[in-house]
Amino acid sequence: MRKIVIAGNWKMFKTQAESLEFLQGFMPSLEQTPEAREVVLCAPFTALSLISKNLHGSLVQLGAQNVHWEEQGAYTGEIAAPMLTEIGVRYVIVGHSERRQFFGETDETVNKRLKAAQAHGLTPILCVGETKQQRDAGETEALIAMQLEKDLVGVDQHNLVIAYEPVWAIGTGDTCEASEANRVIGLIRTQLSFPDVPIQYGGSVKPNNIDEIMAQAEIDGALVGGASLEPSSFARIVNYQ
Ligand SMILES: O=C[C@H](O)COP(=O)(O)O
Repeated sequence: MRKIVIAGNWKMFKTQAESLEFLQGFMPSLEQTPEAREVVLCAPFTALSLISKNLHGSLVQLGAQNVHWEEQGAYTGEIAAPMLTEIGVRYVIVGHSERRQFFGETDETVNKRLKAAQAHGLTPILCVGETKQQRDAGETEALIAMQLEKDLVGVDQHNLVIAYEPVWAIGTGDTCEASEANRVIGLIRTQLSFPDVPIQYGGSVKPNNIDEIMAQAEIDGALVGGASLEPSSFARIVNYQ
């Protein structure tokens, strides 16, 4: 059976004080969460250590939003895998469209980050997905196939989560139809050598659409941006029906 992974991606939001406030509101709601559901908080680097100390053995796993492929070195502004694992980080988002769009992330650097993460025991959440322009041009399937082909060279698919995030649905409220997300995720699965890789949907996941999204046969979780910032909203999502 495939694992269910619901991850919150806080992006560049929340100070340490705001992170603690979130935990106070959010943690009690986990009493209703089935143990088989993996809940991940991908917080900014500055909040990770503090969150780690305040998880108190809960089932919540800690995630980062980027990782460099070298163990150390002169790479100003980057973060190394041992720095993350030392403070209890288990997951790391790699290749988010915001990294690809604003910070020059390429499939080649994505591939290096994935392999480095795995080499240090981190589980990468690889993001793939098409822009509006690519979708309108009928290029969705080919684009995703190419991303997967390049990103996954030499990557161990037994320690991997994939997030299908149509770029046009991110932060726009313009959610991809659940059935369409299910179709694309099904196609992604056909390209994998290990079919049980959990594949999430991401892009305007909200309390009012999570039930329909998670009812789809191919969808194994969600990567949640805006709606993961507020405790009751993220609680509703992780406790989907
Ligand atoms: O990583 C999360 C995605 O970019 C989705 O963000 P969103 O839920 O705010 O649309």
